Amino acid sequence: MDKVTFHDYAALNAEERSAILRRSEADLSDFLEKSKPILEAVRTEGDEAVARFGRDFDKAAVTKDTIKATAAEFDAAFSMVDAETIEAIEFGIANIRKFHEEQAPEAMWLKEIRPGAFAGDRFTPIKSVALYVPRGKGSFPSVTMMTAVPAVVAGVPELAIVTPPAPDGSVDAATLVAARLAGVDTVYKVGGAQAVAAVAYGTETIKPALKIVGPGSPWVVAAKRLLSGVIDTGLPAGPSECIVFADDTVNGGLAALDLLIEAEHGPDSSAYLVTHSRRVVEEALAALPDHWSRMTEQRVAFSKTVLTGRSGGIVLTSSVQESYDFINAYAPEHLEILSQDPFAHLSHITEAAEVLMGPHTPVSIANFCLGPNAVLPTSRWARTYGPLSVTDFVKRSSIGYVTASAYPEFAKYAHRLATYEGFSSHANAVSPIREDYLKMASD
Ligand SMILES: NC(=O)c1ccc[n+]([C@@H]2O[C@H](COP(=O)([O-])OP(=O)(O)OC[C@H]3O[C@@H](n4cnc5c(N)ncnc54)[C@H](O)[C@@H]3O)[C@@H](O)[C@H]2O)c1
Ligand SMILES: N[C@H](CO)Cc1c[nH]c[nH+]1
Ligand SMILES: [Zn+2]
Repeated sequence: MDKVTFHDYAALNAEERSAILRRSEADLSDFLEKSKPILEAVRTEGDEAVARFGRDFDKAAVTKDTIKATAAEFDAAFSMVDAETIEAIEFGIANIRKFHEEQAPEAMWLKEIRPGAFAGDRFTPIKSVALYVPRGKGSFPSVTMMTAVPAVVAGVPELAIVTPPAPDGSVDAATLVAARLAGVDTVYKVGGAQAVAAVAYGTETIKPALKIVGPGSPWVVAAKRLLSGVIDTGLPAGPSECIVFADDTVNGGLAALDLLIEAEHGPDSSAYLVTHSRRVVEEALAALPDHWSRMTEQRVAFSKTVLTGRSGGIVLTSSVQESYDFINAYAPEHLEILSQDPFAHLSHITEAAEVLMGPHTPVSIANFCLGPNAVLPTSRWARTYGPLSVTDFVKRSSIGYVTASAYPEFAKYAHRLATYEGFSSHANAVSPIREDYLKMASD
């Protein structure tokens, strides 16, 4: 059997421990270098470059005139996707919408900070956002749902999906179905670095957007990084990753089953089983061949690359506390807590973008249809970013309102601080000069 990477955590030195934390995204230098001319070509040549890169990188029959999916293509998609898949998309959208409606902030709040002085926040939709839906090592109607639903709940008026075309020049049919059912009717057939450039700069066909969200391959991650001064690139979401944490109350075969979920995304994914139970490790190793025998050849190859390489495998700790410490240091995108009592572990884990509780909540359910967003920060960004949410599609303005009765006290203190900081106009604006003008207005 292929040798699954195994770490006896207590025996590792500091350097070996930090090597396990490393993700494939850590070194993007090659992608950054190769993306630069792609971005520049899209900026200067527009649609011409978009179509050319579609032919070069996606081997797709796309021309300048077919970059935008037509209404007829949307209609046709509904007859191409089977009824059960459409029903699953509807089920997912309903749950994702419910979750994000609950999450949406109040349009405005205003509180009396001092008698007669009010302050709060107002949230308004971002005017235009592009949604990146990957298509390379899979097609992703689920990413369409996860990006489109919160954007629609937030009320973004201009939404467009960018997604790589298939060799026949088509958009994945289920992606079109999910887009329309979620409320997005603009889809451009462009992927990779060129998609990020197209929505950052705009082309003859593609409208520029203020922000782009959505996960992608290192090409997408690299382009976002290079264009972060031109377009808001949102939370960093690269190759999928997961920790399956198991205590000694579950079967290791179940842990192995779930370990393969995110390990099968691609050779650049990361996936670890973390446990302090040697029994769980032995059961997991024994179960893997059986699980592999039920997977497609491509997914077996991807997951074997991950689990036998440097970004996946098994971490055996010496205690449950050591498992918590490793998980918090790793800061995974997805974390499963496989335990009969998952809530006993929850408070010990603070650095994970998504925590899925107990043996009935595998990553697959959350990836597709539970409700919380499955577009999540990768590469340890869970230490500062959260999942994609409605708040990614709105911006916040502060609102302040000082009444005449509250003004004198605020003016006194503002004047003092303005004087200290050396800003004479700031001070004048809250001096008796203002009161003279206010009197004139009311005379
Ligand atoms: N973090 C999340 O929330 C999340 C969710 C879903 C998927 N993902 C991840 O997103 C990624 C999707 O990757 P993917 O490859 O399937 O789709 P993708 O659409 O991100 O990348 C494919 C595109 O990359 C470009 N490309 C490929 N080879 C190229 C080359 N040699 N030169 C220039 N450009 C090239 C092409 O334009 C192609 O269309 C996976 O790593 C998956 O794990 C992450
Ligand atoms: N695992 C991805 C997020 O990291 C989401 C997804 C969609 N389809 C399959 N998986
Ligand atoms: Zn997944």
